[in-house]
Amino acid sequence: MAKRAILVFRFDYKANDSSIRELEELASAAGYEVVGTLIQTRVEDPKYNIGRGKVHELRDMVTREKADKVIFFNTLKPSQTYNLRKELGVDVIDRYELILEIFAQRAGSQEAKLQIELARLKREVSFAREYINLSKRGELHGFLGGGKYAVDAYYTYLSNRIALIERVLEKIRAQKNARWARRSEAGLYAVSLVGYTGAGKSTLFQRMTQESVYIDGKPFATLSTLSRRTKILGYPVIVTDTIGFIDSLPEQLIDAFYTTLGETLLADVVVLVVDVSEDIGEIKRKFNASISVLSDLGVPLGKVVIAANKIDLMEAEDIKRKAAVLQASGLPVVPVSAKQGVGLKRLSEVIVSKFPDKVTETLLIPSDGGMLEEVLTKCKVVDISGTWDGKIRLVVEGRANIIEKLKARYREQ
Ligand SMILES: Nc1nc2c(ncn2[C@@H]2O[C@H](COP(=O)(O)OP(=O)(O)OP(=O)(O)O)[C@@H](O)[C@H]2O)c(=O)[nH]1
Ligand SMILES: [Mg+2]
Repeated sequence: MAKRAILVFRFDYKANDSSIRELEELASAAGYEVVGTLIQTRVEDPKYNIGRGKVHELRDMVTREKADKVIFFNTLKPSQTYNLRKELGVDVIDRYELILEIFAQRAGSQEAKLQIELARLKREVSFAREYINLSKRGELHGFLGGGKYAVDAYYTYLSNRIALIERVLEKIRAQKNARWARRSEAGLYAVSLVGYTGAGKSTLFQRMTQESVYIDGKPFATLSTLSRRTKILGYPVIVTDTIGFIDSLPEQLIDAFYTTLGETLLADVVVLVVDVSEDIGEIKRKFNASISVLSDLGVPLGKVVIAANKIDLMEAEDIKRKAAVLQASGLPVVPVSAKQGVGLKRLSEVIVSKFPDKVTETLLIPSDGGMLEEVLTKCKVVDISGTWDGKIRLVVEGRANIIEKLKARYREQ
């Protein structure tokens, strides 16, 4: 049976509907049934985050609705969590921990599991720092037994464990990077699919690679990057599916997860998938959040193509209007339906038009010895014909450095 949760929002000025909707989606993605929502507009109360009067209201709601858990939209200090748990008699978590719960439920790869542990530990460290400060000021009020020495020992343990995990992750990433380098050595162009969670990246990835991947309607279906070889309009490419973006992701999570997006930097073309079936306000909010992640990662906007996805759910007029909104960013926009395979040819053309260092060359190769196969895996063959002396003449297109190497071996004499 689903656990029953109450959501709590404290806004400094005024309530924000999309924050409310997003926390609801996250809670249901983590498997909670939302049985109540409490909203307050006020400045932060140091002891409970929300005001004391609201805490009483919340306690009554917990009893009435038989809730198992209270989930705060706001980031809670450890002392606030402690005070709230004591006051409410049920578990209290915040948005950060909720996201970690989802990640933990979905982590398949060793890399994702380690990233989650790293994010947990980093948060624990910031808590341990607060404990240390409180204990120095003599304000611990018993919410961590054992006192200052225990906290110090714990802090040391955390630091060592973090260092260990970072080393292991470093190794895993070095292997991934080496694999990546080998592939680009082989002449493959790299295309990364990025975008807000739920935009349809994995669905598009599946379309482009014929590879079945985990897809569902809930946030963070994909947690670690996945790369596959395929061809786009004849060009050999490596396509990468990535973790979804989300608004105001806590810093420690960015550290732990967005490093997996590092490969995006190496990509030749970045396809930003946007769900345009939503209303314009949401489209803009998620688009801006995505652009800001890309610029944090250092991805040049010149590499970016927008795939305006889910047009199968929309009227023609609506598609035009929303495409125009995205076009205002100056980036190329291609309307698509990843689900139904609409618009993919146009998308492919725009992607290919952005491939750097593209050259065309004529090669003359012997018709035996498997050379044709090698050439086919490294570049696009535009034209093929035989010669009077039994060789094969190929007109090829591909990355300059690769073509140069092939040319040195198979130049038309
Ligand atoms: N109608 C419609 N639904 C789509 C389309 N593309 C994806 N979806 C649906 O949108 C939901 C999310 O799709 P995913 O491909 O998992 O999205 P994602 O961007 O990989 O999501 P994360 O991995 O969570 O970041 C699923 O329910 C898909 O079936 C589309 O073109 N049309
Ligand atoms: Mg996905």
